[in-house]
Amino acid sequence: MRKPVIGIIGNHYLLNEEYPVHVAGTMNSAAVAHVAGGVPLIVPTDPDFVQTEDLVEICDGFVFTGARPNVHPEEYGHDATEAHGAFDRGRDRVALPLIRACVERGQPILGICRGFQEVAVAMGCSLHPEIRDLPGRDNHRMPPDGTLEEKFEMRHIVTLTEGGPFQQLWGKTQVLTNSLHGQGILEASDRIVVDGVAPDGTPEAIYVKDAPGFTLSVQWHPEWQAGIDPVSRPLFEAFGRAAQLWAAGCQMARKSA
Ligand SMILES: N[C@@H](CCC(=O)NCCCC(=O)O)C(=O)O
Repeated sequence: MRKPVIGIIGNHYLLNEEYPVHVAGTMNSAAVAHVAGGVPLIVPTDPDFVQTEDLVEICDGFVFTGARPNVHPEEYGHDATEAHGAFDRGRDRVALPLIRACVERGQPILGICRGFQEVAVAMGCSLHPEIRDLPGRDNHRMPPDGTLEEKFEMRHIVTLTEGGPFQQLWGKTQVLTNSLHGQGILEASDRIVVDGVAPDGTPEAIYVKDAPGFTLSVQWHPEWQAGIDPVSRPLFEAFGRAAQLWAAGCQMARKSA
């Protein structure tokens, strides 16, 4: 049985502020290869290079990764303001239709931070550009300075819905997570189930209601120390099992064709 091929959604970036590249954090590839048991493939985020109908046939599942640029607010009917910061429209145009196709097909997806926000927007949610400005909310952004360990350190509890898929995955109703985001879900659509929240009420764990496949997505960064963290490891393992099942189903379909 071959390993599942996992598309890792990249980001458009200018190397040395002049050389266009498509990049993805190595931690994502490591978590896919060493914890989920998949073959990581970085997907260039430019709709001129890749199309949904090809990607869903080539990959068995997808990780929608974190990124500093934000989903463009016109994707959820809001006007862009200075608070929305930088955008990556190529990634918007690859990721959002790909998420919708995977949800419909039952193909496994795992959203992380920006990827969590993409899953939410693809399913009809809106975002707030700076949630710490909302009444009663905390600052969820990563520390502006310091080491990677300090930026990814555990920052808050996430309380999970009793009996929900996240609570069943970890066997508890509270987990400790890091936090490196400024945006967050403002209005959840009826397609999204908010299954975990931070102490200030910020949505932190979601899945797509009645979706046939794996759609667990988290606002924090489980790729950080995914091999040893007691919350991250089971999440990537569960995603890997779902992708392996998808790959097996594809192989059986080819054999019976
Ligand atoms: N841009 C979004 C998502 C944040 C995110 O994915 N952070 C990971 C990258 C951290 C960094 O390089 O800033 C938001 O701000 O909510």
